[in-house]
Amino acid sequence: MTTSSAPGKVYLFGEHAVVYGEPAVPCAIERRARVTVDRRDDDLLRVHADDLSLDGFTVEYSGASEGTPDVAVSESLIDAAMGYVDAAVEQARAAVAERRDDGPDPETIGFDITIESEIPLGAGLGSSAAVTVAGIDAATRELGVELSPEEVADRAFRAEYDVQDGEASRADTFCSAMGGAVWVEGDECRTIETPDLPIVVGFDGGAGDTGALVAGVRQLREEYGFAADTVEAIGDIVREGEQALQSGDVAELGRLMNFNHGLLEALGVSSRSLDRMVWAARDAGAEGAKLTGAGGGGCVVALDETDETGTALRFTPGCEEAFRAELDRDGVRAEPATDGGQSEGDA
Ligand SMILES: Nc1ncnc2c1ncn2[C@@H]1O[C@H](COP(=O)(O)OP(=O)(O)O)[C@@H](O)[C@H]1O
Ligand SMILES: C[C@@](O)(CCOP(=O)(O)O)CC(=O)O
Ligand SMILES: [Mg+2]
Repeated sequence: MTTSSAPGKVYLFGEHAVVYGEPAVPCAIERRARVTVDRRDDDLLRVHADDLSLDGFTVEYSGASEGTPDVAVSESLIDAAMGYVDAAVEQARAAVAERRDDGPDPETIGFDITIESEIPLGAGLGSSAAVTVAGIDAATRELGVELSPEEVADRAFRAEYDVQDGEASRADTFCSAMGGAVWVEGDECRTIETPDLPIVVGFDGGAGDTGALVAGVRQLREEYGFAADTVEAIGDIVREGEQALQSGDVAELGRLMNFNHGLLEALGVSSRSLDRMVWAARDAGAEGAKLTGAGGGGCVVALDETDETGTALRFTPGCEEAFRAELDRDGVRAEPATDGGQSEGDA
């Protein structure tokens, strides 16, 4: 039995535009997904994902090869929910096959998989990347293969790319695998040194559909030259922010985040509750605030050394939760094995 964990993230700058080769700076935060993988004697896949609640129901899913999941929901919904886990297993098997020419074909090895996550789903904190990264790391190690964090990042990107029908950048998966703050621009990915940042997150309890939101921006960008210019202008903000990041100039970072939110709003990926939380943070004295991730609902990120923003957010209608998020310098890591909440005979 092997357990790995990987962090979620916030975007200081650059989401959406990063899909078109502009730079972005996601930062890993101390909220993690843990994935426990246990090799089976057969080729079946069984997934326990207790945190996976979709529109009010919770799914306990027995893997693709085992047939029907034990909930009465449409198969397409289950596919959408479990896509990242299936894709992570596929990438892990491929990575092991690439390293080995002896032993059983990895395609014929099944797993019991348990996912425990502190990262809300579809809220812009990169739960999909954290689950995919931790899943690939745990499944490869379970089969005796150690991948570098960079290799895990690359495999996890391929998984997200497949699940999101080609609408994905390397940003979330690289950040989750490496930890800390990272710079991602097309295929160029590197970690960057940053001082600790006073990150505050507000969560409206909702979620956005990453694939649909990315597709919406793509369409706008194709339809209007000024939407394409807006995407490029987001890239300019990120380039402008590099200096402020290195020097830890929080006031300048905040100004640039405010600008970035305005452009994301123009691209149609904000929402009333995200805007409300952004304004509540600004009114409370935050240096800056913006939505994080795909948008549509979910989380905003603000910078504030004081507790004012957190307090104001907690009193903002539509804000379900506000918390300070420490930068997580660790990326994917092995965890001591637990039974992942599964007991004997549960599988
Ligand atoms: N705890 C979890 N258990 C199982 N799958 C998860 C879990 N957390 C996230 N996922 C997968 O990630 C998807 C959400 O990813 P996405 O829409 O990209 O939002 P985000 O990455 O911002 O959280 C879920 O629909 C599910 O497929
Ligand atoms: C919108 C996008 O830039 C970030 C999506 O982040 P999240 O899945 O909402 O956490 C898409 C991507 O980079 O793959
Ligand atoms: Mg995601």
